[in-house]
Amino acid sequence: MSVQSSSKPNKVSPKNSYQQEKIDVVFKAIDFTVKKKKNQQHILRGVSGICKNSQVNAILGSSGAGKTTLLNILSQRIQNSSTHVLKGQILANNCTYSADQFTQFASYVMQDDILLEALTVKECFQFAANLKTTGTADQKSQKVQEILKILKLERCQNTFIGGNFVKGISGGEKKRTSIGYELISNPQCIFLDEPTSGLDSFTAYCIIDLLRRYAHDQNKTVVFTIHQPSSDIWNMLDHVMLMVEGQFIYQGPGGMNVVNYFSSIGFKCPIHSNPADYLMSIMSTGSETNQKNQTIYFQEYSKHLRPEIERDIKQSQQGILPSKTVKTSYFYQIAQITLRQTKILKRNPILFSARLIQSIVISLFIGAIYWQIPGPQDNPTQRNIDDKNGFIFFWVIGAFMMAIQPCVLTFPQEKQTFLREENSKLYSVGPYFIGKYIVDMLPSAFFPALSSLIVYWMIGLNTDNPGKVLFFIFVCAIQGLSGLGLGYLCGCVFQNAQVAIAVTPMLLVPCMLFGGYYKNQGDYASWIAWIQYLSPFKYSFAALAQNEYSYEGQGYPQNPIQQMNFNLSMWESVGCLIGLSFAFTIIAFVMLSLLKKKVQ
Ligand SMILES: Nc1ncnc2c1ncn2[C@@H]1O[C@H](COP(=O)(O)OP(=O)(O)OP(=O)(O)O)[C@@H](O)[C@H]1O
Repeated sequence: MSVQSSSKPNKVSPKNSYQQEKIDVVFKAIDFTVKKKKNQQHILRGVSGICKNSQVNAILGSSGAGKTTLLNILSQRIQNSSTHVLKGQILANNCTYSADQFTQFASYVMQDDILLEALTVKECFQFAANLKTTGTADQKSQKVQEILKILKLERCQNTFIGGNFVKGISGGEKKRTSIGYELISNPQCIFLDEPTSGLDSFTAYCIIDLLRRYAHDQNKTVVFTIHQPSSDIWNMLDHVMLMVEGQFIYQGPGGMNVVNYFSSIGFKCPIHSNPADYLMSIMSTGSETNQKNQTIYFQEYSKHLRPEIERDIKQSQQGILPSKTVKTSYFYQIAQITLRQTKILKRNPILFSARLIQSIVISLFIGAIYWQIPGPQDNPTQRNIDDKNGFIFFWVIGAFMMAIQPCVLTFPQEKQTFLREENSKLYSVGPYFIGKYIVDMLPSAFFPALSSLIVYWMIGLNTDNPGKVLFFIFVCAIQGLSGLGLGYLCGCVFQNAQVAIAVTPMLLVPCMLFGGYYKNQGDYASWIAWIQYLSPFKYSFAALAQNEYSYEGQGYPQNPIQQMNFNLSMWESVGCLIGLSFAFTIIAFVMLSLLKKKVQ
């Protein structure tokens, strides 16, 4: 038996009943194994249970017991694959549900706060409200205000979330923002992976209290994993699931019920001890005594608690699954993403102000180094031509780096937000990619163009006609876009910025060597010459050199174009550069589409 997918059509509620539906999430005989190269790890061993509506359901256990795995399975973030063997059945109100259906009645809050650092708390909520809720703009803004108030985030609503590049709100505020981001759509169920980790005890208490009120006052199903709750938090847990090595040792009502149960099987919690601490100590797999006692826990659970849970499962809420009522158009999604990316661009110094300064300073510096290289009218020597070639090749590398660098630095991180939001069905990959590209292409093309404009007359490049200048600027802008395309590709392929930064130069070195400057294009060995066609530098260098050295009147006596053996004309080179830039961008899009399937 494998985990049931929604092969039979589920009953779907009418739209207006979305808010009223109570949902019990039931899981039966969940067994999960990860196959590794040489062995396999049995993570969950046929566990069954129930997460009840209108209650706070907490999963506790020793480290590595399988809590997060269970939460991920319930939220359909783990599926069967060649390495993941998942068996059992997951039901919501006795209906099977797919990952897509999960997002229609539930939300998932990850352990890490994956938020965009350059947005304020309010902007973050507003974005979610715009894409996740219905109603007029005023109603959406009101919803945002309500959530800010409930989460006590009004004071910092206009502060940036913050991160590596921007200073921002505190850890507790970040956690509340992550929760608020999911609460905005008012889901019937909310799953949270360690919502209190890394927080002080009071902030942790406030968060659990908020979730408890959400469950009790609005009949919601709240499910979370938690490590070492304080005694105050412990008393707020309505339904507790204790897990050791992929099996339950307790499942049932929280508070004193758990303490009494363990006393009844011979494990008495010392007076004045926090019950959660005591239970964590007997669940820990580190001690030999605990390992021996595990047999008792499992036997007693099977004898006393499993029948009760099976009865609860039989009596669980039956009914219909709510259907999603909010579906925004592609155009609206693109507009929202474009607006958000514009804010990020303006506020992240790496993306805008640093690049502006860098463009101006580098242009002036390079202009001073290559100041007024003699042209055809000044009896140029071969050395002058070599200098000019050096400048052109350096310049196309610079235009490329100006675009790829910020992208490689920021995209791997931003990608995590994309994966989370796409998984919550806020938008699709296409609108996200288009919206992001629209915003990113402007600086990627603009800064190389601006630098080129500054440097052109300083170097003394070809001013035979205005077309020469425009062509130079145009090619540098396209070169910037090809850098952006490759930056997206590296950002998609590599997990984090550090890896991307380390690997990108390794990709660029062959591109440079086959760019036609360090070695003449006619001199590559035939078995390896094909690499030159993957090099954006080859095309941009060929285009700019031919633009520079072709004169209407008297040209260079040495005929540099012939010397360099270009095998493509000026416009053919531009065509290939545009094609390569498109190819990088489209491959990046395909990679991102494939990547979204790997959110777990
Ligand atoms: N996709 C996977 N591939 C390999 N091993 C995995 C995978 N998912 C989980 N595991 C392993 O399964 C075990 C349970 O992991 P899980 O994250 O569910 O534990 P946990 O109870 O949440 O632990 P903690 O409290 O320390 O976060 C761990 O040993 C983990 O290494």
